[in-house]
Amino acid sequence: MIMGLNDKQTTKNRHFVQAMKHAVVGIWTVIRDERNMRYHLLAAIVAVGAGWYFKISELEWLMIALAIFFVVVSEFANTIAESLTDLIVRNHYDPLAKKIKDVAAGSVLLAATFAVVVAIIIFVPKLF
Ligand SMILES: Nc1ncnc2c1ncn2[C@@H]1O[C@H](COP(=O)(O)OP(=O)(O)OP(=O)(O)O)[C@@H](O)[C@H]1O
Repeated sequence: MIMGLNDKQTTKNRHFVQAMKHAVVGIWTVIRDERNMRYHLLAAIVAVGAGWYFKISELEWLMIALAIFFVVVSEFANTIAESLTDLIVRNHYDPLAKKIKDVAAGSVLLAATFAVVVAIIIFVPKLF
């Protein structure tokens, strides 16, 4: 169990190491709770493997890295938006809650589309 997952701290972090531990817990929480995040990670591993296999250029690595981080950061923002919404409205239907969740999901879809386009541009010409 990663330290900090079950603590009840509500005060400011006392030092850098403590702040880092909470940040790592945050990353682990998204991987554990969000099924889509695990799919994104799997896709990232496949892309990095293909990059090695095809010996892609530095610029191509940069584009792959950008695409991966773009998707991961959008998934984090999506998780924050969903959690904040659920915290506020709980199980009540609210049109604003729907708007927030739909827009957050839309940002992940846009980022994932960008990643797929980057992958097609880089890898398809190498396959044929
Ligand atoms: N409280 C709510 N009020 C109105 N609409 C909601 C509410 N909660 C969810 N929805 C609608 O249901 C959809 C799915 O909600 P959910 O919380 O499961 O998000 P999700 O994007 O499917 O989650 P995940 O990213 O984990 O797959 C939202 O996109 C939204 O349209």
